[in-house]
Amino acid sequence: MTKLSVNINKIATLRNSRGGDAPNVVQFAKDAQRFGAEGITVHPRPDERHIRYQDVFDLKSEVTTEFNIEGNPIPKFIDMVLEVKPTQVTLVPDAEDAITSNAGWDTVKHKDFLIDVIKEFKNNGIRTSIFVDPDLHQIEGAKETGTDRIELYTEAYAHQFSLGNKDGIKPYMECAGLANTLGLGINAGHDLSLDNIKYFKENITGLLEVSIGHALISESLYLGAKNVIKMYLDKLK
Ligand SMILES: CC(=O)[C@@H](O)[C@H](O)COP(=O)(O)O
Ligand SMILES: NCC(=O)COP(=O)(O)O
Repeated sequence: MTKLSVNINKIATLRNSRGGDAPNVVQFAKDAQRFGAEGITVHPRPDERHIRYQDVFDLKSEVTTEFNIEGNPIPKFIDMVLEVKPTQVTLVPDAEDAITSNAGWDTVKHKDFLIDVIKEFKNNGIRTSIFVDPDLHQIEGAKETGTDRIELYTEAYAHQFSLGNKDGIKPYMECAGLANTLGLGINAGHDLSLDNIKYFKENITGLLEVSIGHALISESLYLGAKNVIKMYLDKLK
């Protein structure tokens, strides 16, 4: 079974554009769960341009499904995750000025750093996942860090799919095969959408969770969040 975790960053982006509290991020998370979302994902960035650290604290008691906090493990982020104690932390190597995530970890180069950070989270009962490109060396490196899961960075797949090239799935299938052999859990995310999710799910064995934000919120403008979440759940069956 593949769980749908709804990334609510874009709800915060919309709220912040006006300076008030509409739409309310906590209310949207509650409604998304009521509509069937099996997890809520947030990705606070250092500039807090969308989800703010305070939002993450406010969401703590309202997320009754799986709470997934993503981000670059700078000291402030580590402290916040240890205090909130979500179900899962996903480590993403974001540059401070990145518009959105644009690369996975170099798990070989940063092995020692990742081992230390992952150990701390796991000692506190928080499941770990690390964001990686679909590259076999990076999957092998991820195994060495002690992480529970990887999150496959799906931007390249989504781009190729939009061009009509279904072979873009191949590196992901190979990486998933290796991850399954190594005993690493598999998550995926970035630019997944109603168009491309079904083919991804059908071809990736052992896909545990997808986190979807930008497309899901965009699609909801036309179809409504309740309908869209149901459509994703149907495609992930
Ligand atoms: C790791 C990942 O792919 C997502 O968290 C994505 O980067 C969303 O972040 P933004 O909402 O800042 O684009
Ligand atoms: N981890 C990926 C995520 O949370 C959502 O990414 P996107 O759907 O906003 O591209």
